[in-house]
Order: sequence, then structure tokens, then C-alpha cells
Amino acid sequence: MTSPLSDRPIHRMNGAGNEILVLDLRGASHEVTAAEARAIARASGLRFDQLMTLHEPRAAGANAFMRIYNNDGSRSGACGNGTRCVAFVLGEKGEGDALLLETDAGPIRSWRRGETLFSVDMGAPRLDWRAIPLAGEGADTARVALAPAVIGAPEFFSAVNMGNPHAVFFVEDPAAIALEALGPPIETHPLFPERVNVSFASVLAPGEIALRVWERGTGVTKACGSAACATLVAASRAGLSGREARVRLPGGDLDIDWGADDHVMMTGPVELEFVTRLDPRIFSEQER
Ligand SMILES: N[C@H](CCC[C@H](N)C(=O)O)C(=O)O
Repeated sequence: MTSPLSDRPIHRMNGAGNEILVLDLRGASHEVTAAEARAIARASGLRFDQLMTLHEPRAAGANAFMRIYNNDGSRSGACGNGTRCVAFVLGEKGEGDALLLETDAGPIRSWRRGETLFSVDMGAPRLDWRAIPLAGEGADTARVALAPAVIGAPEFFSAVNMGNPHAVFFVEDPAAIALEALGPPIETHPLFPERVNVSFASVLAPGEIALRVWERGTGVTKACGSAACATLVAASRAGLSGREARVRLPGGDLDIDWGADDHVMMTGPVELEFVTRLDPRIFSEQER
């Protein structure tokens, strides 16, 4: 049986180093399964941090409905770097410079700022413990104790939901953190019923933050847009920075602005690496 995904064009991109695939399925009425997402992730040259699939919009005026898959086939409500890549692809298709995109976590807007520079309104952070979500009833999300402790991890973190859950640890030097060792036990810690994206950050100056991220469902990535937003919010709540900062990630810089309207605006680059077509044979192999 041919899959509706066979021979579909797919854009391989990166957003500040975050490895993104964009697959436009508008008109195909097909929802990519977790197994299909993993098959694409394993296909030669198509490894991704996030796969963004585009579907028919639900509301009038919206350009597309977006689904977001992690490398392990799980889904996320938000992906800042991927959303900028989607804005680029839709712009190339003539949809304009200002777009309205729908996600499981609500609608978001994007704007082209330059040839390959885009802003995304990531919405208002949600800070109530139930919205993160956290299992620790009534916790003050600005300072949550990581209990039971994870050996080598700081004792406290700040929790922020940006459409997806984030735990932000402030450390002296993010470059010195063993992400591969600390990421998995924190991602799956019993405090996080939906798992969590794990950030290690250091405020270098009030407007400059260094950040490294272990992403839920993906692992170490060179950048994570929603984590950059969550980190700025956490730094600002802790009085470590103002409401604007340049967040420096291993793959590039993101400018984050937590506006007076409570929305977090993220601006950063995208890069188109290549466009290819999905080879139907990648779906016929058994899951290994
Ligand atoms: N890289 C993305 C976030 C992916 C989040 C995902 N790992 C999850 O929440 O499960 C970003 O730029 O915002």
C-alpha cells in the first residue's frame, strides 16, 4: 500500500542549529504516526530534532495547523525554532511575511524580519504548577526543589510552560554540565508527569544568557527556542536579568523579549539545507 507520505517534498532546515524537518501535508488528510516519525528520523540524511507537519487550518485566517514531533516520535505543543522554519517554508510558498499558525497549545503568529530572520510570538508563559505540569502539589514554580535529588544536578530549578514544559537550572558554567548524564534522569523525574525539557543556564550579563538544553524526546540539541524563552522568563523572575536578553546557544543566538503584554517574542535565524522527497521504502522496513 502506498503511504500518503510517499514522494512528499520535505524541507531539511535548521533554526539556530536546531535540526528541523518541515513536511507540508495540507490537502493530504494524513496524521503522521509516531512510528512514521521514527522511520523518517532513521532515514539517511533525515535525522531531526523536530519534525513539523503542516495541516489544513481550523480557523478562518490561519495559514496552517502545525503538529510537532520529537526524534522519538512523541509530540510537543511548542517548538520555537521549528516555527521559524515553518514561517520560512510558507513564505517561500507565497503565503506572506506575517502568518497565523495553529498548534495543540493554541495559535501563534510569526513575522519575517529579514531574508532568513524570523520572529515568533510564543504567547504568555504559564507558571502555575498545574500548568507545567508538576507533580509537586502547590509548588512555587520560581524555585522548585528537585526531590528526590539527582546526583550532580543543582538542588533547585525554575519551572515554566511555554506550550511545553521546561525546567531551568541556573549554574555557573553550562559548558561544564554533563548533559548526557543529567538529561535523562531529570527528563523522566517523577516530578514531571509529562516529562520535561531540561535547561542549564548562566546569566552572563543582564541582557545575555548562555544556555545548553537536553530536550524531552530528543536529547542534546544545538538550540531550543522554547527553552530560550523559558530561561529568560525564569531569569527575569529570579531578578537575574531584565525582560529582554540575547540567549547564546551552541548553535546560535536567539533574542528573547518578554513584553508588557506578557507574551514572549523570540527572534532568530533559519537556514534551508536541502529539499528532498520521502522515499516510500523508509516506511516499509520493520521497526527495529
Ligand atoms: N526545539 C524546540 C522545542 C522542542 C520541544 C520538545 N523537545 C518537547 O517539548 O517535547 C524549540 O525550538 O522550541
